[in-house]
Amino acid sequence: MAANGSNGSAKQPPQPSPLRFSKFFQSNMRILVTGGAGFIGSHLVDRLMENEKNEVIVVDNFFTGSKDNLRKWIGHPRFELIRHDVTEQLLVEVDQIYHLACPASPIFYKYNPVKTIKTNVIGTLNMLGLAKRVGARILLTSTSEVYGDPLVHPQPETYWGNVNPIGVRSCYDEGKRVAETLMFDYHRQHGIEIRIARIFNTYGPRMNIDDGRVVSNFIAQAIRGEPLTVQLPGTQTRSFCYVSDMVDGLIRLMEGENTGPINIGNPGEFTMTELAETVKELINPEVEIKMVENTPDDPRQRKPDITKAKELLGWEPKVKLRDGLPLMEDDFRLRLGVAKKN
Ligand SMILES: NC(=O)c1ccc[n+]([C@@H]2O[C@H](COP(=O)([O-])OP(=O)(O)OC[C@H]3O[C@@H](n4cnc5c(N)ncnc54)[C@H](O)[C@@H]3O)[C@@H](O)[C@H]2O)c1
Ligand SMILES: O=C(O)[C@H]1O[C@H](OP(=O)(O)OP(=O)(O)OC[C@H]2O[C@@H](n3ccc(=O)[nH]c3=O)[C@H](O)[C@@H]2O)[C@H](O)[C@@H](O)[C@@H]1O
Repeated sequence: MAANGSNGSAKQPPQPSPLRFSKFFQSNMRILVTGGAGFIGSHLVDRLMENEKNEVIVVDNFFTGSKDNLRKWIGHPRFELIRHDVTEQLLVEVDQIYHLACPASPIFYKYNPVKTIKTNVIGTLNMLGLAKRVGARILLTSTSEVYGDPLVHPQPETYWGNVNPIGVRSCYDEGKRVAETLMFDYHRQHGIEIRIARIFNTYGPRMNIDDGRVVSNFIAQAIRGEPLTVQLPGTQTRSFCYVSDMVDGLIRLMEGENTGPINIGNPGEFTMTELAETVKELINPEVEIKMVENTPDDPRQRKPDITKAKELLGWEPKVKLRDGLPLMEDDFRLRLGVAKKN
């Protein structure tokens, strides 16, 4: 039974399929990744597929993800891709579920807020129902946005947050908070083995080029020679984690004995003006930095307290922002067809 302080489960987990313990299935972990065609999901799939004992099933509705992110695995005998919306019931036989399906960029999650809520609430309910039926362990990718516009800095997992329940970001923030609640209720009521990661801003190759998130925006703008759009006031902070570190943290959480929630993020904190200056210096010193209007309820500061991840998972990020940005630049240049000037 996973360790979890005061929130311990009342029940033993449901029995997994007897086949999991048979000779054949011991050498084959069947892993479902929802949202596996997206940015973090596709990197997670790459890492899971490296282990020859894993069979990976991705379900995705391709709202923000793409088959292209998974092209090297399509047709592989240990890989399966299903077009499916997690708001609908799913019947598959699996041992682990990484539940990532949900648009992550504010532009996309605000595009159809009711659908975003349904994805977080009904989608998580469906995946928990699946976990219960087949006795699978399930990991939810929650978010630092559960802390809202935090009044405690940096944010530890014990902080309950400062979230606007009726704002334009609420479909995502409150949706993820309900998803966390559902995870713990299924854990206490039905003994489901749960894991919750609170992910802080993550960046890296394969982010959508016109995604709207700040790192992808600035890199695409710098490569195209367009002004870097810093949203006012520019003093708001974020802490950016490179995607390979994130995937490492998620797998450690899944494989470990703790339910979480556990913050996974890089504590290096930057203002948006500092980020723009860094991108300008590294990618295109000629580009202009332009201040533009912001959107409502933008959190003013964000930095993870990762004490728990260090102690319980033996995890901390390795890639510094200045090392991660050039890796992302290479991928964006390739996709935009703009070579680096010598
Ligand atoms: N990237 C970050 O900085 C960050 C930070 C905090 C939390 N997260 C969480 O991590 C997860 C992955 O984020 P990402 O950055 O890879 O985003 P992404 O948008 O690239 O990936 C999300 C994937 O989910 C799919 N999807 C969306 N709604 C779906 C539905 N109803 N049914 C099936 N598939 C659906 C999308 O098509 C996409 O492939 C999300 O749950 C997000 O909330 C990400
Ligand atoms: O890490 C998290 O928990 C959350 O972080 C992001 O949400 P946000 O931090 O608002 O992400 P961005 O849209 O990248 O914005 C970051 C900051 O950059 C600013 N920004 C954004 C875009 C831009 O062109 N310029 C700019 O200055 C925004 O005002 C904001 O202050 C993600 O997109 C969420 O999915 C995720 O859950």
